[in-house]
Amino acid sequence: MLNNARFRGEFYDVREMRAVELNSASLGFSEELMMENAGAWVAKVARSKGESFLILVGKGGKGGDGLVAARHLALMGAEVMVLFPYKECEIKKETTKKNLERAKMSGVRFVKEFTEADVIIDALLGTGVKGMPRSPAKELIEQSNDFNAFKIAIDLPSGMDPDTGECELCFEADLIVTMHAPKPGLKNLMDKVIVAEIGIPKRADQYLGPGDLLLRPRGIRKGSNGRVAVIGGSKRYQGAPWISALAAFRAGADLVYVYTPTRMDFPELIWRKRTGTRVEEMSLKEALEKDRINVIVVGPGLAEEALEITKEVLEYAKEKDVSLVLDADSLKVLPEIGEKLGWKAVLTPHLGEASKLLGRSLTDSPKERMEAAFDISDSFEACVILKGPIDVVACKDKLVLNTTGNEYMTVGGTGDALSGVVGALLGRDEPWWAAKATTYAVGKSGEICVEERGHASPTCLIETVPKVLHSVK
Ligand SMILES: NC(=O)C1=CN([C@@H]2O[C@H](COP(=O)(O)OP(=O)(O)OC[C@H]3O[C@@H](n4cnc5c(N)ncnc54)[C@H](OP(=O)(O)O)[C@@H]3O)[C@@H](O)[C@H]2O)[C@H](O)CC1
Ligand SMILES: [K+]
Repeated sequence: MLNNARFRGEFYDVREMRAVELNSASLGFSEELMMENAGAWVAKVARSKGESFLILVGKGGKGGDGLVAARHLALMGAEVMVLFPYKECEIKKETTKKNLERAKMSGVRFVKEFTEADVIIDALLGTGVKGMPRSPAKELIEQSNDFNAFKIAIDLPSGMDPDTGECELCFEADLIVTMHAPKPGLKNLMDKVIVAEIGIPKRADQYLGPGDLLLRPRGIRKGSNGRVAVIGGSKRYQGAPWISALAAFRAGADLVYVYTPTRMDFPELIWRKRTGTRVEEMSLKEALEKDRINVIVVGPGLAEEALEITKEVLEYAKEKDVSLVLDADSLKVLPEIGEKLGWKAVLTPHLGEASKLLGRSLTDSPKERMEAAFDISDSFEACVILKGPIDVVACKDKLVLNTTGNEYMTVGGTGDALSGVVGALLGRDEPWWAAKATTYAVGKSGEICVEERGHASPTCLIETVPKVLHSVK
């Protein structure tokens, strides 16, 4: 699995692409640099296809790529015409504006209507497209499709939905030069696709960064951001589920229930006294149903009751549309239950728990840890946060590493806080994004806590995570 896997998977949807762009920007790689590379690539590929070029330019980033390509093609001695059917003041992107000015200084001819050429380059609608092409892009796509020329699309054919490939009216490309990684919509067109490296550093793909905090916006209805139940605690370990629950609440869950034997006073949280698998006067399943729980965090501090409770939770999850976080003691009993989790769960093992999950010993070597994370994800059909000095997040064919955090986060309760945050984020997003954002944010919070207070206690993490989650929109 590890050998042929790409970090973050083979195809990048619009959100993943945006995450990687933001991560690059945070590493000092500007959009202007990427756009220059993108356009230069297109020009190089296009140059051999003809002597005259008509470039259809939109007002977004893809239009910018087209303008760079126009400039380079003109400098290479080709006859270049640009059709920009908008007003200059409609351009929102600074980099696209700059490249319009630069194209004007580079021997490019600006035309007012569709003009004959050997090659048509589509620089109209890219990953910023919303819905069916509207005028004037619509007419230009239609005219191109009726015209006999060699047709090149930048990034993806205009009109296509980048994530689904849906296409009522699309630019009919002979060749597609896609930026950095193919988009899911191109899956069935891969024989026409060239992937252009536009200068995004490997680190932006391989490691989590601020772009991985691009969660779905919060829902406006109460409950749409998660009704979380934390099931944990025992006579011996009373605090763990409360830390997890408080973390879930502060990370944005709408309602958080704690099903645990011992009460602690947190007015934000709702306590349900649990004795074994009984919750107040109900069975566990009845309680979950009654509280209309849609995310379950199970494991923290469960001790000897873990097997029975985890079994019941998994049974419940099979019947109902709930997301799961399995942590601590629930991870220890998972191999014995031997259940696949159907891609709606996040597992949060450290190395020791990972080794138990796989039934083999593991060392700290990065390669082995990446393999282990993939293997756990495969065998349990779940996303995995393998915690450690370098965390590994793996989910089906996707994997990414994380270096945020520090040695102060070895204190008790750190893992409980993390599982609670995952729970909260599962309330509003899919496991891959919940796992990525949590891993980055909890580590980053640890760094901020040590900087500001000299420690990274769970309480400090719980206070700081919301701020980090908020830092990117
Ligand atoms: N991936 C990278 O690292 C880089 C990619 N680049 C290129 O940039 C585009 C994405 O740029 P973006 O500005 O986000 O989006 P578009 O170029 O697709 O432009 C969107 C504009 O089109 C308008 N729009 C949206 N939907 C429609 C529609 N259905 N019909 C007509 N017009 C539409 C929209 O205008 P609004 O006023 O409606 O908001 C936008 O102005 C990416 O695909 C790459 O090609 C860069 O090179 C940087 C690096
Ligand atoms: K870490």
